[in-house]
Amino acid sequence: MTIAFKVCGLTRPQDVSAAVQSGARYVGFVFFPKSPRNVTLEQARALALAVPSGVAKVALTVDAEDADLDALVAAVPVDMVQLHGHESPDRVAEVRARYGLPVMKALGIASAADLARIDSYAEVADQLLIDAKPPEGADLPGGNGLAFDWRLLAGRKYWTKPWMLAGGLTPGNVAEAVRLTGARQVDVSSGVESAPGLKDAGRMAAFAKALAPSN
Ligand SMILES: O=C(O)c1ccccc1NCC(=O)[C@H](O)[C@H](O)COP(=O)(O)O
Repeated sequence: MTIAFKVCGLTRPQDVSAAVQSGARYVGFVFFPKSPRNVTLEQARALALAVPSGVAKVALTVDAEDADLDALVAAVPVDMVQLHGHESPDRVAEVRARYGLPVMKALGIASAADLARIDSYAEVADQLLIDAKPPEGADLPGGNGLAFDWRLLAGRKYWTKPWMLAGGLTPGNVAEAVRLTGARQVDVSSGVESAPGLKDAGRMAAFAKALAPSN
């Protein structure tokens, strides 16, 4: 079975090119000023224009206002919006309707109790991103390189929408994460970086190799 993957937090043209070369089906751009992976609209536009068709360009935002999303969508040719803050199901539906773009809602998991709210998002989002919950007081709501206990997903009935597994995935652990959770899509950021915001071509290739069916 082929496992699709997304490389999130790309900031440089050479990283976009290496991500595409490694076989990424999605590339993510972070619009969150506090992040070391933050890109301006101008940077993101240039990066997005270099992405070939067939690879989805995902705009990651955190509790963004309409005005910011309006500017983003007008400037950057994106294929999907990832909502990575505290957006409610109603807000997910609103963003989806306003821009006519598919929306992926990120949901942080730390314990079994966190799984309960996912169903209400599955009703309104196009995809779900099941990520580790950020630690208390963390500067970033995602991209912290932390995994959650994948056994929480083992053997469970999944949601009605496609979903991606995220959080602390690396070339060394992604095969085990997929085996335990049954994920068919995964998302990675820190685990393929040489430093925050700088992707590493070798690590992206190793990540793809770890997901290859023959591996
Ligand atoms: O990556 C960031 O800097 C970031 C900032 C604000 C919100 C979310 C952010 N990243 C979220 C992602 O999509 C990551 O790929 C996902 O959380 C997994 O990250 P990692 O554990 O570093 O692989």
